[in-house]
Amino acid sequence: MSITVNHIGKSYKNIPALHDISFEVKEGELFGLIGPDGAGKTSLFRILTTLLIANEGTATVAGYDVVEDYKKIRNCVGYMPGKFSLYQDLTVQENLKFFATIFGTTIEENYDLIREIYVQIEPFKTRRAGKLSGGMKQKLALCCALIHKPKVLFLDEPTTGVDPVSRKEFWEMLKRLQLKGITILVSTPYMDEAALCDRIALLQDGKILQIDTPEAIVKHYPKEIYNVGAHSMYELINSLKAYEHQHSVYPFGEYVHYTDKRSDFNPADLKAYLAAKNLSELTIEKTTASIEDTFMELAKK
Ligand SMILES: Nc1ncnc2c1ncn2[C@@H]1O[C@H](COP(=O)(O)OP(=O)(O)OP(=O)(O)O)[C@@H](O)[C@H]1O
Repeated sequence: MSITVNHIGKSYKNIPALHDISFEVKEGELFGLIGPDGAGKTSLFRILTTLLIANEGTATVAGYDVVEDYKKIRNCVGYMPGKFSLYQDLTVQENLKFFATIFGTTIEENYDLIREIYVQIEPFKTRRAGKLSGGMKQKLALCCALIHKPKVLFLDEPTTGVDPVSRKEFWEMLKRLQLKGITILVSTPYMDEAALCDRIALLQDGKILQIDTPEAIVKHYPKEIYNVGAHSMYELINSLKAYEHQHSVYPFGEYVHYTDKRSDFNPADLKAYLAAKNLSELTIEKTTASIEDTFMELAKK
C-alpha cells in the first residue's frame, strides 16, 4: 500500500475537523478525496504530508509512519497545497530551481518527468510567478511538486479557480503521471472530476460517507432520478419542494434533479401537479445518477 490511514481524528481546540477516517491507497492509484469546503480535505493532506499531527489514529505514506518517519516522508512525497505555494517574486525558472535545490537535485536530473508540463510554461520562464495566469501557476506548482521525483503526489484542490480547458488538461497530465508509477492523492470540490479517479472517498463534515470506484458509487444510487425542466427554474424548484411526495429536489445544470418518495411514482402525476401550478414547457425524463446525486443523497442522511 502506498498510503494507509487508520482511524485518524483531528480537532482544532473544540472544532472537530476529521472523525475516524480510514482508507488505503494502492501503489500507482489515482485516488480522489471529494468534498465541499470545510469537509476536512486540507487537514487530512497536512497530516499525511507530516505538517500536522493527528489527535487520534495512525497513518503511513510510502511505508513510513507520518509521525516517526516524517523526514523520510518529506523526501519522497510531492505536495501541492491548495493555496498558491510558490514564491511570487521569483521567476518561473527561479522557483523551480529553488525547489530542486532544497531537495538536493537539479532541474536537469528529473527533467523527463516534468518536461511535458514545463514546456507549456517555458515561454514565460523569466516572468515572476505572481504575474502568471491561474492555469500557469498551477502548472508551475505541479512542476515544483514533481522536481524531486516523488513516489507519492498530494494535490489539494489543484483545479480550484482554474478555467475548464486548463482543468481538463491538468487531469490528462495526472493520468500520464500515474502511468509513470506515481501514486496520486488529489482533492477536489468538483464532482465531475471525481469520475476521473480510480477510486474516490466522499467526505463531509470530517467523515467519510463512502469509498469506492466512481462507477460503483453511481451504480448504488438507491432511487430513480428524473430531469425536470420548465420555463422558470425558480418557480419549478419552489413547486417541486412544496410537492408532498418529493424526496429530493436540486438544480442540476439547466434541469432540476427530482426523486420521489413513492415506489410506484408516475411522472404523469407530477406533470399534472406542476401544470396546475401554472408551469409551462414542462419536461420530465428519467436520467442516470451522477456522483453529485450520490453525494447529495448520502449527505442527507
Ligand atoms: N487552524 C485551524 N483552526 C481552527 N479550525 C480549523 C483550522 N483549520 C481548519 N479548521 C476547521 O476544520 C474544518 C476542516 O477544515 P479543512 O481546511 O481541513 O477542510 P477543507 O475540506 O480543506 O476545506 P477548505 O477547502 O475550505 O480548506 C473546518 O471546519 C475548518 O474551519
